[in-house]
Amino acid sequence: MSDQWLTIRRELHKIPEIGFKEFKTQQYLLNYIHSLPQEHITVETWRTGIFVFVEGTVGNKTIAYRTDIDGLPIEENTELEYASEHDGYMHACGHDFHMTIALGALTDIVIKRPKDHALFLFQPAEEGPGGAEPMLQSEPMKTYSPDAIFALHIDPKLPVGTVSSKPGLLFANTSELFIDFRGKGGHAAYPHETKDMIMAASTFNIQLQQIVSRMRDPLKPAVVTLGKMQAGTVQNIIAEHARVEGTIRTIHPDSMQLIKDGIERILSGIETRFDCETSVDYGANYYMVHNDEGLVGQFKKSLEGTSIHYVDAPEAMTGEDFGYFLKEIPGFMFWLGVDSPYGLHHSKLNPNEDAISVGIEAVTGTIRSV
Ligand SMILES: CC(=O)N[C@@H](CCC[C@H](N)C(=O)O)C(=O)O
Repeated sequence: MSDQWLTIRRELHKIPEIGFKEFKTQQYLLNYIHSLPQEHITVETWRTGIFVFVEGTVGNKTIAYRTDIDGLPIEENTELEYASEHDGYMHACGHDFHMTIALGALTDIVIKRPKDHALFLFQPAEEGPGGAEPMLQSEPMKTYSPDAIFALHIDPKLPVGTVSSKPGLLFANTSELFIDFRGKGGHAAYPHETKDMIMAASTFNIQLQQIVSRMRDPLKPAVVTLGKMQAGTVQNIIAEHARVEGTIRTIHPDSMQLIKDGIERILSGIETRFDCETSVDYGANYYMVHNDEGLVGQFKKSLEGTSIHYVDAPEAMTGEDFGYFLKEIPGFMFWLGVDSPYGLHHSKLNPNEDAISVGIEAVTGTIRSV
């Protein structure tokens, strides 16, 4: 693989930034995009994102390719020489790969223009609070109005050289979950005079998992995960505040509301039992990723005669705000094998860089053939 893409991937890897704060990342991408021949391209920024339109030689339709550009708030633990330079942040979901592949494909498309127009979307805030929905409503998107759209996501479990997708449902509906518990704290030796918010939040956490095991129809998949819990100030003070943060994943349309109703019923019981106040915020909600059957078929066909191996993907409870694009525009998402022993959102995620050229080939091939 060209050293150029390795360098770009590693430079991007060093500067992860969270949603709508991707200032250095946007500048890095713009510097590269401006170094390309400009005669047939139009570049527009949108918040911390970018649109790049490449005029096709005929231009009967417009094919869009989207990459996400944000990192995650997690301390990197890879010990790589090009590890994150931003303490507490890491490209732990592969968006550094996604961006490099987008730049590689853009370069190929600018140099050897296809007959149809191509639109590259560099989208902020995929991990939250969600850049796809507002980007979809933006003026440039309305102007370019693509006929089809696609995107990829790295998959640490798949070998390099393999891509994977499926028609129909690929990823779940999601909702974030933020809950605060507030009561009367006090001295550790006088629990009877206080309302212990660590006990309130812990009781909630145990009861929460009973929604999926006891209220949800077992034939309708759902996941509720708490990823963060914070409470208290010191070991001998009973905490007056606790906070939990998590995410809900569902497939069937009615399941999300059922789970949210269950959460609110549990919280009402917790308020009575612990004489406290609770407040719940559902943050960002993402629409499921539902792939167009015909376009997945064309994608598979575009890989025939290449060395890229296609396998059918199972549905996953992952979320992706790319689902909002697919709600309005026919398209699909696919997994790109990167063969890492550590998975997505892990502090040791270390995808195999040989997958970058596979990604570029799959993306350019799709733009030229869809
Ligand atoms: C591909 C991937 O890992 N996406 C994220 C999307 C997160 C959405 C939102 N912040 C939430 O947690 O609900 C994922 O965690 O699946």
